[in-house]
Formats: sequence, structure tokens, C-alpha cells
Amino acid sequence: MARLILASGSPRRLELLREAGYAFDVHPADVDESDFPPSLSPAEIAELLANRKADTVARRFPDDLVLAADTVVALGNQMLGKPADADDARRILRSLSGTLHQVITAVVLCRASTGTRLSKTVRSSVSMREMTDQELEAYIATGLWEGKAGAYGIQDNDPFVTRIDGSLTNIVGLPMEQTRAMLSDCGYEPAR
Ligand SMILES: Cc1cn([C@H]2C[C@H](O)[C@@H](COP(=O)(O)OP(=O)(O)OP(=O)(O)O)O2)c(=O)[nH]c1=O
Repeated sequence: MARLILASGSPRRLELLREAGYAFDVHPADVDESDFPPSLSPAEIAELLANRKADTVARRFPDDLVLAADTVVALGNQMLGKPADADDARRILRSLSGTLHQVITAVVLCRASTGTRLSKTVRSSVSMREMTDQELEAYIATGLWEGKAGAYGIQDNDPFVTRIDGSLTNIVGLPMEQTRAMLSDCGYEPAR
């Protein structure tokens, strides 16, 4: 059977897939995540980037099954991605303070040699309480915002999230229930 390849450098995605019991290799996709048409919605951006990650790695390993994902935060129709630096993280967190927003992950499975392509986009809702400037600065100092869409990590005992509706693993970067179903459709089951 062809290998399963995780086309991601995200430690959260690796951990979720490993915890679920799958055997896989990891080959992160090096793609430009800032290059997309400005007219796209947050979900469309996540879908475009997940497909781009999958295709980049599938070209290198055409006979294998490639899994890629992209997670964005949507505040209304505004897309908030990963912060470039601490100032950007401050700006993002200020805009999320006291809001109900969505976390959207697009998942793509593809195998180039057979033309296989499955995709799924999953949304979760997150309520965030208002944060004071002092709380914001304390959080920025932890560095936990780095590399995370929306500049927060729900898995790090995030102090600002008050409620979530929908999949938790989707917020962390890979909606496992849907990913399991997609893998199963391609004949892949956990090894244990
Ligand atoms: C909202 C949120 C996002 N995130 C993370 C998941 C993703 O790693 C990241 C979104 O960035 P992505 O661009 O989706 O992924 P990535 O750059 O980390 O990895 P790759 O492109 O190689 O697959 O934000 C959390 O870990 N916790 C959270 O609560």
C-alpha cells in the first residue's frame, strides 16, 4: 500500500495524527501562504492554501497519499492568519478580544498518480472574553502565539477562550473525526 505522507511542519498536526494511531512520514510543504487573491473568503483562502500544500508535496511523491491542511481564524469576513511578529500578534489578539469568531481548517488528501482528491472544510466557533492590556502583554511575553493562526493556542490552557462550539481538534489544526473518515475512504485505518 502507498505511504501516507503528512505535508505539514505543524507539531500539532503530527501529534494528532500519531495519537490517532496512523503510520505516516512527514514532508512539510514549503509554500507562500501570503499569496492569494484578496477577494477570497477566509474558508476559500484555507482551501486554496491546503490544496497548494498538498499539490507541492504530491508532485514529489506521486504514488503516495498526501495529507495537507490549513487553519485560519475568521472574524466575520476578515481572515486572520499566523502573526508575523509580536506586534502583529498584539494587533490580532486586540481584534479578537471580546468576540465570537470562527476557526476554519481545510483538509486535503490527494494522490497524484491516481488523480485522487478529497477535501473537507470544518468550522468551529470560539468565544473570547475581553482582555486587559496587562493580560495581553503577559500573553505576548509567553511567546505561545508564535506560528498559530489567530495568535493563540487553545491547547495551551489559553486564558481568553470562554467557550467553543464544534471540533476542538479542528481548532488545533486537524479535525480528526473528518480526517479519519477521509482516510478510511482511501482505505487507510489506524495501525493500532
Ligand atoms: C487557532 C489555533 C491555531 N493553531 C495552529 C495550527 C496550525 O499549526 C497553525 C495555523 O497555521 P497553518 O498555516 O495552517 O499551519 P502551519 O504553518 O503551522 O504548518 P503547515 O503549513 O506546515 O501545515 O495554527 C493552534 O495550534 N492552536 C489554535 O488554537
